[in-house]
Amino acid sequence: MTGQPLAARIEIRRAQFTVSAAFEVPAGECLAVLGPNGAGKSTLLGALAGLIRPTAGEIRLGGRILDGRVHVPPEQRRVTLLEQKPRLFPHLSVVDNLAFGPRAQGRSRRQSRAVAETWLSRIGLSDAAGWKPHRLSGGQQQRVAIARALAAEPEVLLLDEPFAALDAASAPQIRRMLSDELARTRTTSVLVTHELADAWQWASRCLVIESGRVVEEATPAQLAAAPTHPFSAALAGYAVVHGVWSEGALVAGDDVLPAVAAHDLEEGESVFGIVVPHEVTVSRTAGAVRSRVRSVSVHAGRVLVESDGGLVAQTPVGVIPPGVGEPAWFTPTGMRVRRLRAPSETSAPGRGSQPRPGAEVSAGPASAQRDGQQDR
Ligand SMILES: Nc1ncnc2c1ncn2[C@@H]1O[C@H](COP(=O)(O)OP(=O)(O)OP(=O)(O)O)[C@@H](O)[C@H]1O
Repeated sequence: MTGQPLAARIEIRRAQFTVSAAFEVPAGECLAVLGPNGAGKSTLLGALAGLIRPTAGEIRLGGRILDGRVHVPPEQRRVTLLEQKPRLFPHLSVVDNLAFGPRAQGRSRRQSRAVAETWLSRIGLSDAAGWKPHRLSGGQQQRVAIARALAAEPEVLLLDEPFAALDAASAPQIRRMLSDELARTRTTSVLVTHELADAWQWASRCLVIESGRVVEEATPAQLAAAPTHPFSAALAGYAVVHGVWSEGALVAGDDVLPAVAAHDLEEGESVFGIVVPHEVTVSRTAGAVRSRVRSVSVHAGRVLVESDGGLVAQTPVGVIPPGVGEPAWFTPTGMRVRRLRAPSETSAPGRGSQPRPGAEVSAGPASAQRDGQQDR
């Protein structure tokens, strides 16, 4: 089964909360949706699945309109939602769970059973065909849930943190299985995740959402190399410092941090700075920011020292770092600073114009606007 291109420009209004987003996912590719808790990620997936009706705008799948002038109900969309919990039908056997999708699509009982058995063998659970789901482990249940989702041959698979409830032992195997199957079936997918590493492994593009708005759209590599939003920067492992731009430095409270502006900034503007540990030095005697050591840790042979203010320094090999609770000076040497944009002036595609019911989805990917907007 080959997936279809998915395009959406929608607004979903809920009690005291509105999600608006516009994006396109080419056929067979994956879009990662990232954002803090409560940002609206699941709401967006719910709309794509047809469970929540958008208040305005349009969702298109291939040549079909799913929402806009019409509302296609969930069971007729060929869009499947896979959540953290497997949600298998408890009263059906494992093989009948897998046969459910093909059967619902009108395949004969025998054909559906054959599809189900092929999937069972693919996920290594042929011996459990007649079992009820409760006899399976959590990881096995999630494997069946993935197989059940794909056995229905969806044109789009929506993945809402599908690995979050898995234990460390079964997660890598299930990630690999899902990744292999999505590639094999060329299914278009949308993955909600909190991990940039997942986005990097799966997705060709990322949408970062905060408070119901798209604040950044980029490839995983762009997000890691040059994030334009504090949340994206934190996801990518940068220390993020908020402050104002003054006389060529980032001023955060009483601290004046040496920094380089990533684009033109005005005096007194609200900004955020990003820096990685190897661009921060720590000293007992002198530096830019006096703080206290919150934690000391070792990652891949590198000693990382975190300040109370959130700066993380990497100490040179052979140097004994200040201990936890001790005062120390932290100096960022490679801090890059960007303007802090209000949510209303973010790179959300379509900003400035509210989507109308039945409005056309724009032809060009929202990402085309990225380079022009990020350095305003
Ligand atoms: N059924 C509902 N009715 C009204 N508001 C809701 C409903 N469900 C969620 N919300 C609100 O919508 C907002 C977005 O919730 P949503 O679950 O989409 O966020 P999320 O980004 O998926 O969060 P998380 O990462 O915690 O799962 C929240 O403020 C939430 O309180």
